[in-house]
Amino acid sequence: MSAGALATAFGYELERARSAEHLAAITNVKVRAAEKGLVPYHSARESYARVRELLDGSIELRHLDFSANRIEDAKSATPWTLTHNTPALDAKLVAAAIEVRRTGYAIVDGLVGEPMASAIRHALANFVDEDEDARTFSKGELDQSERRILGDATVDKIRDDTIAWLKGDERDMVGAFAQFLRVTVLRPLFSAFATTSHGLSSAPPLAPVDSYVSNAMLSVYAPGARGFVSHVDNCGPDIDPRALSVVYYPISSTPEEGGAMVLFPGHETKEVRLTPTRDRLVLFASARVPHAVEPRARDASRRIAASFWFVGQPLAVMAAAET
Ligand SMILES: O=C(O)CCC(=O)C(=O)O
Ligand SMILES: [Fe+2]
Repeated sequence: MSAGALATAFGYELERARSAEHLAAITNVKVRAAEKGLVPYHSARESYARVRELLDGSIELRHLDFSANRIEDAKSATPWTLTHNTPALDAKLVAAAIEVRRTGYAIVDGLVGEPMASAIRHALANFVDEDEDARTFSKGELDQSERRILGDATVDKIRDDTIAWLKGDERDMVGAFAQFLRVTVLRPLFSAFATTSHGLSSAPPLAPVDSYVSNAMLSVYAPGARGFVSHVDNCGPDIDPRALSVVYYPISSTPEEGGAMVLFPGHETKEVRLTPTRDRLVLFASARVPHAVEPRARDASRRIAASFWFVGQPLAVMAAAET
């Protein structure tokens, strides 16, 4: 049974609980299942919080301690702790949202910090080792719709990665990492973009956490890969709801290894070259910032990145409005 189906089954049971004891018991089993990676952590956390409020101390629930301080090494980092919002993480993301509003893009270094970053790097690298040749990975494709290519339009429209879509129920830390991108990263961004929004519409620019059905994309560029031609992620407001692109890099590269992502936040006037850097998150307005991946050197290691797209209204950017 998939994690999603199991979470639905728990929801069904919780709705029909006949007594407070029953409610507590189901909640405890659901939390246990989440700790084992069987149901999405965020779903278990939400029901835990709601049930605890309902019971109001009348029955003790399983004791939970999300304290990030207790994670001392990569081994003690669990999927459950990865998907926990901390004030430090939220502060970095709120600052990034303000920066995206100002310039169109933002860079967050040391996103989750050690040892969590190690745990993610190991999990993603193992996943790629085991599954890169399997059916989960396929060749990345350019969108069918016309992309706004910068520079010489006669240059080959290249995209040379292999990709896997992460659903959130993959074993180990991989599924939790997808949930982390989709839910934990969105929570502070959602409020930050809603409060920094000065548009005419009163609707928050990003869709809320529970509206995401799309998945995180894991992409791998092999040594010698030719990169990804400059493009804009959002192919047009009528057909593409993507508002904010986020890319996480689990592994660092040297500049000589190639594979930098180049952002063009001012289109032809500004170029930002970003070498993949461990535990770095790059965020940019999907409809406004063209970007490319440069070719990877033949003697380089493979390049791994994970992308997620938050949907919503096209984000207004102060700097872009001036150009
Ligand atoms: O991997 C990266 O750095 C960016 C990838 C990208 O632009 C995309 O997949 O749309
Ligand atoms: Fe892109």
